[in-house]
Amino acid sequence: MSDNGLQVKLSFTYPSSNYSGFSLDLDLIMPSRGVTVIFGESGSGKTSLLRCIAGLEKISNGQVQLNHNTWQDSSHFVPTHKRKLGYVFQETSLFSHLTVKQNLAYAIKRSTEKHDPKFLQQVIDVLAIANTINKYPSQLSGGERQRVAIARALLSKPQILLMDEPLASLDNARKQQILPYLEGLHSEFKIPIIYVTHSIEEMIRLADYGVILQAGKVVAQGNLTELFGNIDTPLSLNQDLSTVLECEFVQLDEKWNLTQVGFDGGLLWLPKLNNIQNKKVRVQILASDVSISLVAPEQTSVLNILQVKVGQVSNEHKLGTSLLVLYIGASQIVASLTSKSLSELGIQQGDTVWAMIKSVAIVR
Ligand SMILES: Nc1ncnc2c1ncn2[C@@H]1O[C@H](COP(=O)(O)OP(=O)(O)OP(=O)(O)O)[C@@H](O)[C@H]1O
Repeated sequence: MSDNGLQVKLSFTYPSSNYSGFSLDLDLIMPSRGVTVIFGESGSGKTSLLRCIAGLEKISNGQVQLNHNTWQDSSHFVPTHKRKLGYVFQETSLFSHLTVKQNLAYAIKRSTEKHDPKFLQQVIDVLAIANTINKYPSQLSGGERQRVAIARALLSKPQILLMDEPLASLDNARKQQILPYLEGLHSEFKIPIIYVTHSIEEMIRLADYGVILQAGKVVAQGNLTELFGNIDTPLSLNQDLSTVLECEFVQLDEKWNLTQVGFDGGLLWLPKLNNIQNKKVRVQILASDVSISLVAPEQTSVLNILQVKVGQVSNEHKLGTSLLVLYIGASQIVASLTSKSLSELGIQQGDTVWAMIKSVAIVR
């Protein structure tokens, strides 16, 4: 039987004695591989959802099922310690009186599977914690502590890893250090990861699939190109809109220090990048970095110019600014322009225009 991912169909309300009245009401299937990011504003129910999946809260209706194993439905409830899951919290919960080695040994002992020294070494290598092994948690940096906490969760051999804002307590420099390790997790360990965050940056870097929660309900879900290419996605509310594209390495231009990558709609030049030959990369294009020309631009300094078809037009998305969805191949790019330019150029849905992309950033 093939894995069918994590299926969560639930209604849940905090007991009225807690005065919250907050409810979750959702029906979701999350992929059995890769990182699913649950994104939403503070109070949207992200942690509550993880707690329901983990069995730390009992749902009142529905079911939680991982790869055909039912963890909860109307007739039974599997307690948290019998669900094969790893849970990494915002603040680490390492045992302070044990060394890193002893903390890891504790997780190995708890696992029902036979100890595999090769797996232990793989986890230590991927998370780069070899030099912390004989230290106590109080002797580690915040980033090291979180990496050890992730290692400990993995060593219990979970079938799913739940991560609740694991970077929230770290400063930006530490976040930047730890993100590459998190990116490595889904390719090294073939288990689904459910990752809660309210950081767009973390979502863009880590997600293979995204779910957006608002007030306890799912308001959008899909891969990042779908989520970011849709200007109605509530992601756009408080931030600069952008497009995320999955690309492949095409060539290096040593003379001009540039790298060319391709996506299913065309080619893009980026500043020269090392170590991406023959690799997949994910790039981000801010909507404000895309301008429009009605004719093929000539004699311009912009390197990335793509012929596109105008899709949805959102007039006055924000005061004075309008948005366009531009179709190219199977992808779409979002552009923001002043409503004045939109009106003066007379751009309409269905027009063929040229998108001039001023800047393309690599995100992973
Ligand atoms: N134990 C509880 N009892 C009653 N209400 C609760 C409890 N825990 C959370 N809530 C309420 O449920 C709502 C959702 O909280 P939750 O922690 O799931 O949100 P979140 O999206 O994870 O937020 P954040 O990003 O701030 O962590 C909030 O309104 C919160 O006050």
